[in-house]
Amino acid sequence: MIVAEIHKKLTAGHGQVDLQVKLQAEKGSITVIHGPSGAGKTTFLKIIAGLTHANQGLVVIDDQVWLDTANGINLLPQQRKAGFVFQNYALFPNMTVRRHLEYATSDALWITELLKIGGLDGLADRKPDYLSGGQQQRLAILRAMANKPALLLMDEPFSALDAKTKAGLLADLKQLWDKLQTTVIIVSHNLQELAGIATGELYIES
Ligand SMILES: Nc1ncnc2c1ncn2[C@@H]1O[C@H](COP(=O)(O)OP(=O)(O)OP(=O)(O)O)[C@@H](O)[C@H]1O
Repeated sequence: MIVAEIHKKLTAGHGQVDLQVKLQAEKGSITVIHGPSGAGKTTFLKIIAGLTHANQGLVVIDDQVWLDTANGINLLPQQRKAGFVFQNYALFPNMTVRRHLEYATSDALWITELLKIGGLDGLADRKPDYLSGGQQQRLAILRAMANKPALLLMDEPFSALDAKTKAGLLADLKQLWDKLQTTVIIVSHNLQELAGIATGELYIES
């Protein structure tokens, strides 16, 4: 179960705007967040992960309080351990595909399974510069899953993938999320790509 209620003052081009978002979702659910560009979708994910400050906020995951501004609670990102797929992937240029995963988990069998799910098993010794955009994006997704996070936050995670690759990957990820009971929040401009997979949606207005 996740409860996230946040308020943040955003600096938009013409001054300040208030971002106010409330989300409540069951454990193992898959929520799609959509809304216009600049509305604050990325900011909302970053506040949940502890990467951005909120003016007011309550974030509770599986009964663990990550943020409660009213009571002065604000866990560090490394204490929250949310999986995060960034829009720009945020890969390490000097690490191979395999090292990216080893950085997050020491379970060799699990790494092998992840590489297979992402179709990167033949590319494990490559560094990001030698991967296509879609391969880099898949690595970012695998890395975010590597420590089996209770909460997975994904920011436009499928934007670089063709329809067929995306469908195959999503089917495998869905199985994994069900098995691990991962709670997933996905920012996506394309609601259709998640039809049949998403269990809920949230619209963030600008
Ligand atoms: N730390 C911050 N403090 C205040 N305002 C911010 C901060 N980070 C971003 N903003 C502003 O908040 C607004 C929302 O940005 P954000 O990246 O969250 O939007 P988004 O909905 O994810 O957009 P897109 O769909 O284009 O990626 C922008 O106007 C941005 O300038």
